[in-house]
Amino acid sequence: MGGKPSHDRRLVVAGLEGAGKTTMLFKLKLGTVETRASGGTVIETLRYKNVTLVSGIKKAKNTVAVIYVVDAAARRFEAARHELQELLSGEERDVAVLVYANKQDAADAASPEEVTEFLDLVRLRQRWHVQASSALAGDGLYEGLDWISSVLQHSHPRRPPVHEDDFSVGGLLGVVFRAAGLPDNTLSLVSKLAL
Ligand SMILES: Nc1nc2c(ncn2[C@@H]2O[C@H](COP(=O)(O)OP(=O)(O)OP(=O)(O)O)[C@@H](O)[C@H]2O)c(=O)[nH]1
Ligand SMILES: [Mg+2]
Repeated sequence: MGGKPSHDRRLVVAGLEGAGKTTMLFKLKLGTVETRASGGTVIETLRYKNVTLVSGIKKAKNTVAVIYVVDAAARRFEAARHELQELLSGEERDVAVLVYANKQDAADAASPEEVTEFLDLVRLRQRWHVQASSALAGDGLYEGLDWISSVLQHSHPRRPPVHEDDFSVGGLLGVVFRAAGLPDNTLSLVSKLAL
């Protein structure tokens, strides 16, 4: 449906097959998830106003943040480490890297600390954060976005300051979107949709 506007801000959602990307996008309930095939891969986009979460692409170009979903129970950490390094290779020094240590509801899931170690995150040049999550249950997803929102706030100092009201689930998403360049009246709309 039409081309993307040039001010569109993307958050790339990546992770190995089965990590939980699709489950996460649908759980966020911000809008409609569009699915399309592109060169053998499935691209899913969750668009809200001019912010788009894109899953299924292999490069982090033109993104404000990378959301990297890890299946903490599958223990394919070596492959995940390589994929994340590849994704971040190039000049993407400014992107914020949020790692979801997903499937924490599974009995044998690695802890966020273990995921940090196995993915060798301390070697990244980018800012990173690990969030425990269960995309299936919806746990930890908004907490992760909270971290991204605070990073985007600091990298956009000319944006308006955060109000105390923003620290609700819907409000935090509003902060993400506002920091990503959305108009102010988006906040109430996002709050309604997210709750
Ligand atoms: N127990 C548990 N299962 C999960 C969780 N998140 C996703 N799953 C399951 O893991 C499987 C794969 O999830 P998807 O969301 O399809 O994974 P994906 O990253 O989109 O996978 P691809 O599209 O193949 O790359 C599904 O059976 C999900 O129900 C979670 O937090 N806990
Ligand atoms: Mg998927």
